[in-house]
Amino acid sequence: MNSIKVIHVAVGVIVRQQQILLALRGSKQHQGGKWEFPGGKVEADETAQQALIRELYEEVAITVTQSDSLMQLEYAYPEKTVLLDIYLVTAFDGEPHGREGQPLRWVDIAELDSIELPDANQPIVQRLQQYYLAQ
Ligand SMILES: Nc1nc2c([nH]c(=O)n2[C@@H]2O[C@H](COP(=O)(O)OP(=O)(O)OP(=O)(O)O)[C@@H](O)[C@H]2O)c(=O)[nH]1
Ligand SMILES: [Mg+2]
Repeated sequence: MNSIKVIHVAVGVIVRQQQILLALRGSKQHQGGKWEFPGGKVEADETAQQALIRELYEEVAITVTQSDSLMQLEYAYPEKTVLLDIYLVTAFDGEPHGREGQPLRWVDIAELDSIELPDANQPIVQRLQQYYLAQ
């Protein structure tokens, strides 16, 4: 039944010099017009980390060389429930660009809480700001 299906999503928090890469979701997509961490749905034949690597290559043209699990988050939107498998990407090859025409931007971690992200993402921002700005 649709109502109980949870969509498993691999999400990459790409970090470089205290900044995070964000991509703008298309206005017609779910949570459209908001800035997301690049990523996408985990397919049936892959692990979340494999999906992460595939999606980041497809969406922003980078080859991930180091990624570590940061947190998992389940969030119920009115129309669907997502399980976000969030990875910290700390090393990659290539210079990111939006392969699907989507605008990209690098944002200071301290500024993340002032940007409109998907509703599910707030705990990720909290965690990142604690992790990086606490020192
Ligand atoms: N990529 C990404 N998806 C997120 C984030 N936060 C969040 O709630 N989601 C939700 O996760 C779901 C799946 O992500 P997606 O639309 O990127 O999936 P995908 O790349 O496989 O795209 P497609 O199947 O629409 O072509 C969407 O409903 C989206 O709203 C985020 O930070 N990044
Ligand atoms: Mg995607």
